[in-house]
Amino acid sequence: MLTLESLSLAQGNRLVLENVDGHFEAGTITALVGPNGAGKSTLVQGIMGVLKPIAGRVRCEVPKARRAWLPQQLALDLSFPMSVEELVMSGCWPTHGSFKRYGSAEYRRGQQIMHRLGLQALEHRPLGELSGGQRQRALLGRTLMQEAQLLLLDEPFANVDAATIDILIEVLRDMAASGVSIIVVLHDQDQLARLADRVLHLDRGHATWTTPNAQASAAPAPLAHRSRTAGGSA
Ligand SMILES: Nc1ncnc2c1ncn2[C@@H]1O[C@H](COP(=O)(O)OP(=O)(O)OP(=O)(O)O)[C@@H](O)[C@H]1O
Repeated sequence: MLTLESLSLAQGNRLVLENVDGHFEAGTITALVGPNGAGKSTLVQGIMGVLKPIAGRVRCEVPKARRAWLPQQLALDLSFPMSVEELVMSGCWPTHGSFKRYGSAEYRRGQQIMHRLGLQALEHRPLGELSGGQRQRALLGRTLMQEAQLLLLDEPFANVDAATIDILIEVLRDMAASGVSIIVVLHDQDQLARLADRVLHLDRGHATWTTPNAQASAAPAPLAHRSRTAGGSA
């Protein structure tokens, strides 16, 4: 579904990742881990094609309309005047176009998705008035509407309450079970153990493939201390 071939990525003139190889199968959840500044967001940008490789390449079989990306919350500007329902329905845009009216089957699917994510009571609420966790649920709702086959999430559980994390993990596991390939940047060992099938560990420019169990025995504490300041990297 997605292959990285000797991929090297830079930010400005700083080499961030060198010679990364990997294969991401349909139906698997891969956690991207590593200390602050290791290049997790940089790799996500490289996979999504917003950052061009300085060497190697990203080969992706998933059409652009079926790739979805949830950037870090800090990188999101949700002041755009849009309701929860409008955001969820906008998941149709890549295949349907943004100007055509939605059909009744699409509206029904949107309603089912909002119900699944516990968003029904919030459907007319503007995005700017949502809490962090409500916003993450709405954004995940849009990717469900899009029927994404490849989903990248950058720290989706930051500032999200435990009940919402449970819902998000359940929905992500169901998406993987239906064949979606998911890549998720994580810092928390417990979330990693609950969610990931495989782990790509980034450190000092290099990438190592490992398993959630190996991570747990190597690092029982949180994987990295959160020390981000506003205006983060994604
Ligand atoms: N737009 C940018 N311009 C210049 N350097 C950047 C830019 N974005 C990131 N960097 C640098 O690239 C390196 C990798 O950053 P990146 O954000 O990918 O790390 P990360 O692993 O996602 O970190 P964190 O855990 O803090 O989110 C860091 O040294 C960072 O300072």
